[in-house]
Amino acid sequence: MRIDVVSIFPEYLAALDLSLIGKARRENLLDLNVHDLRDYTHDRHRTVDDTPYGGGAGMVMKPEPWAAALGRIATESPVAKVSGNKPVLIVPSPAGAVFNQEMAYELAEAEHLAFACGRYEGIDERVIEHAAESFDVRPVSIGDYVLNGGEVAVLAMVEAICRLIPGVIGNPESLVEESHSDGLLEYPVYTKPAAWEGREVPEVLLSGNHGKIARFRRNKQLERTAARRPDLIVQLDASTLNRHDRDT
Ligand SMILES: COc1cccc(COC(=O)c2cn[nH]c2)c1
Repeated sequence: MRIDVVSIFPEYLAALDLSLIGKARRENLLDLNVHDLRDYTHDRHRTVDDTPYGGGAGMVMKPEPWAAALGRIATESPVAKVSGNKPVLIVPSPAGAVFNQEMAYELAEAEHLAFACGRYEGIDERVIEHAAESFDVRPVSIGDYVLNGGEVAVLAMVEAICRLIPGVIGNPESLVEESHSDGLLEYPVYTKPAAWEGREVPEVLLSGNHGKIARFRRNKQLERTAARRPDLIVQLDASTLNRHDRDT
């Protein structure tokens, strides 16, 4: 997979050189390129913003630098033009569709992803309209709150997406039983010592009875999801909710 990120703070993305994502880049599982938007300006002050038409507080990101940066990324895209496919352009924004594990799985299949990191009050809307000629443009939110820019959202989404790419994390087994993989939150986990601060690990987990352990874990998932994310419960299908392994 190729990923391009455009930002006025490219150093914010340095975290993507670390850990498993960094390793995937070094192993050429991931071709990740970070671009400084100011490299696509031509004035002495490398200006990327200006005052908003219609008035209001703050500044808006100018269209010309964005069009130049995104134009270069589209030109270099490995996504075959002939196939009519377009690279996906994700614009982190409080006004976007909410990112979730399902979207992470979908985007992990893409050949080429680009991310546009907005700052200030946002990017001139004509950039988004113009980019649609070369990209499948997706405004995406990582939650109902406002950040100062898209970089933190890009770090979160790149990690969530790229860990699903085969070979990026050592043991793909660990992708199977994690939160949201089956629509439920994950069960509580324990490790040695068996007793700590007067607190014991649940006996069933020491029993070696794998059927009972599976039932215990499933019930904990349902318990946690009902308590913390009742909104997810309504989306579950009947088979998930009505499994008859009720004994803990
Ligand atoms: C595109 O224009 C802007 C303007 C301002 C901030 C941002 C950064 O994104 C967020 O704040 C965000 C993303 N998900 N939840 C919040 C983008």
